[in-house]
Amino acid sequence: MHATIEVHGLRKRFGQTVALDGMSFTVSPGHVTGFVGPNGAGKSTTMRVILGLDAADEGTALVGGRPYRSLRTPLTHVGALLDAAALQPSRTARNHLLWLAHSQGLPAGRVDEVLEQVGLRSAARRRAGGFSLGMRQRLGIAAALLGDPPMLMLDEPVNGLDPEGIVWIRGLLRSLAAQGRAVLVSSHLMSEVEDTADRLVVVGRGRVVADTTVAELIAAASRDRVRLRTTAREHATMVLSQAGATVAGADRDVITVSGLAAERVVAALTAGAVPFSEVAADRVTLEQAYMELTRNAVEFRAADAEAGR
Ligand SMILES: Nc1ncnc2c1ncn2[C@@H]1O[C@H](COP(=O)(O)OP(=O)(O)OP(=O)(O)O)[C@@H](O)[C@H]1O
Repeated sequence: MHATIEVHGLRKRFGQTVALDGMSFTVSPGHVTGFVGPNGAGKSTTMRVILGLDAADEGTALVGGRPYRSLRTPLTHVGALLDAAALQPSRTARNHLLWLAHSQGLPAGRVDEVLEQVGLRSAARRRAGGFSLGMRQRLGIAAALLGDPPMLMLDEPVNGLDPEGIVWIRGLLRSLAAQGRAVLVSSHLMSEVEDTADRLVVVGRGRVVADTTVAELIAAASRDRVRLRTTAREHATMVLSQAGATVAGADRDVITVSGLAAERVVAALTAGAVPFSEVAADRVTLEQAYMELTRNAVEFRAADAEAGR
């Protein structure tokens, strides 16, 4: 079975709300794919559709080439963490996992292995109802790992983890991908996935707005933006505008030029005899690139909220 998650043309409405509006992407084996977008962008709904928990109005979702619902032992194909609070509070952590293992024909020994792997061995016989959010996340991850699946989907797994837990989960996700698994991890914060994910699927308003790598996203956002220092700001602005660039003032004698490659900026200023120094490509941060990409989605929601919709 090939370990690829494929989503194609998913559409889903909840009443008047369009949750998915043509969502399409692929999660490949051997990579951590970050699934990022603002609140309400459709990340959880997409994961629920992939797992057969919600039905899409249109489109297809396949895991290893098959619909999730057709799998006889799904935990051995896809491990998922959706809602860490969804467990039986009176059960101990170990019994929760034993019950899951039993339902999939998995040996009890596997339960102890995953409890060890997520750092819950000493809490194995405690009731899950008394667990902190971070411990529940670890238990949810243990459940996802139980069937040793080639595909993993984790919805906001960093939620509730302390700094040590965050470092731990980043290492875990990277090692799972290095073993050849396909790993999809969602967050509404770019900062939570940028150090872990090598691929990014950025979503807004129910569809993909960028399917890229971290490096490509930064490069695309900073393309043709140049910062330079000049003592003749007005003259520089006039010359560069005539050459087709858009000029913005950054500081007293620093300007940001967009829409013109750096060589052409230099050529235009030289031809116009404008004094300048310190020409540099303006590197945006990943967070800025992400904000830029998803701005429309956020504005849309803010406008909706103001209109009382
Ligand atoms: N069961 C439901 N009933 C009604 N609307 C829903 C339901 N589930 C999701 N929605 C709506 O669908 C849209 C997409 O929600 P979804 O939870 O998939 O987004 P998300 O990207 O996971 O956001 P978050 O980061 O807040 O979890 C939102 O407008 C949400 O309110």
